[in-house]
Amino acid sequence: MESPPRDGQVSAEPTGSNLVSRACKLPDCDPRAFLAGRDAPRTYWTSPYGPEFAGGGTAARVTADGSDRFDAVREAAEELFDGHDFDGPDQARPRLFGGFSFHDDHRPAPPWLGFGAAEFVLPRTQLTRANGETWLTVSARDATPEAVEHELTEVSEALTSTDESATDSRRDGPPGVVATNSTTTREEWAEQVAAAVSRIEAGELRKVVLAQALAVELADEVSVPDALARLGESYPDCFRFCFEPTTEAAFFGATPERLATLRGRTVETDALAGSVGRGDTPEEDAELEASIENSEKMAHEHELVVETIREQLSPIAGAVRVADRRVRKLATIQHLWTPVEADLTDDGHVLSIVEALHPTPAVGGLPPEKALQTIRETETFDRGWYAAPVGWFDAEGDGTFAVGLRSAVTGDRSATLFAGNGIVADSDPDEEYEEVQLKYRPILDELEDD
Ligand SMILES: C=C(O[C@@H]1C=C(C(=O)O)C=C[C@H]1O)C(=O)O
Repeated sequence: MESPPRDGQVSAEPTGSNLVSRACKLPDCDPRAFLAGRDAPRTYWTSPYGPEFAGGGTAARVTADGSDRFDAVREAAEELFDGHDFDGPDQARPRLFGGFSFHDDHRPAPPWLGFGAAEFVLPRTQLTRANGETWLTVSARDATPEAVEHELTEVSEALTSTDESATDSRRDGPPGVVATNSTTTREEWAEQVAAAVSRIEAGELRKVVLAQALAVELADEVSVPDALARLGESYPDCFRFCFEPTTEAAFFGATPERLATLRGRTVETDALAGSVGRGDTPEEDAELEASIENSEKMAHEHELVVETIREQLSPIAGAVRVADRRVRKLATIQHLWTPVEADLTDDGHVLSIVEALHPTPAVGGLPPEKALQTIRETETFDRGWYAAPVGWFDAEGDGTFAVGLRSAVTGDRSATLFAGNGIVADSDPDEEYEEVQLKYRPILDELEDD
């Protein structure tokens, strides 16, 4: 049953469901080798707290655009999962993996070829590592249960054969950087920050997050599976992701910021704003930590995020629990961090929470509309999926989304990196510039030769 296309959006392939999924347990299988052995479309997702997924191929695809894109994806997914024939354990259930663009009127153009305003894939083969077990799930909409079971046996045999596991040991190093080209010079940045501060002083704005992009020419192509594996070693506390809808481009990164997890009726989210570097010695590191803990400017910038999240959740949640503010230390940067939890008053869908929260003032600003307008008028590049929701959800509407930061979109021998910082009334352009450069580090370190 095809649902009629609605204004400004396309509800793609899933129209009526004959989705069949089967799962089997595997001996441990390295997701890096699983990905390395496949062509696009490929998907990777892991949270520091829970399952790790790698996906190859497409059993179903859901896309949408326009301001109604969150609802459109949810409705198309409900249709897809309606009558879903799945035989396997809960942890191996198939999910839709993907994300949204930062702005809702996004159109895919280089470097964002293949990345629509909302783009999700239910992988043909999904590898799930959870609770010390590895599962393989095969899904199809064009095959009988017997054919899916047959494919499952074939893929699992190939994955456990010596040939495929032998690729485990072959790892590519960083591709090497030939040249970098920033969208924004230090002088241009100073002008942009000064203009934003004037708007804040005029009372039009309270905070805006301005970003830059860095185009990087590479000596070779990036092996994204290898880069993700290395990021896992340097940033074990981050959400790592890769979405590669076509061979044209892959968006990948290691972000510290959870946008929303929904499990049953419990929502978890993060307020993460306020940044400083790491020290070279424990003493210097402690000094830097104290500098953000005691800074009034950082506290203000951070509290705007906490208060907005509380307001955004209160219409749908009975209780919003805001934990004490703390400092989150990553390998190259430290942030002020306040974890937030809420209980929904009714059954909900993670996409509704994502829609309510995106963009938080950690990546947009306040008031939201004025901040978005300032971002559009100021930035000279396309944010694409940078700073936007990326993650997964399931048939029940449970799932996890993170904010697509510390990230790059890559294709051929090039990569475009993105990084931004919150601007408030007493922002110093030079300090803000340095913080932005720190936020390129996680990805730049994975691209540069040692
Ligand atoms: C915008 C970015 O980071 C966001 C902005 C922060 C800040 O202004 O201090 C801190 C963490 C993130 O919420 C980025 O990494 O590009």
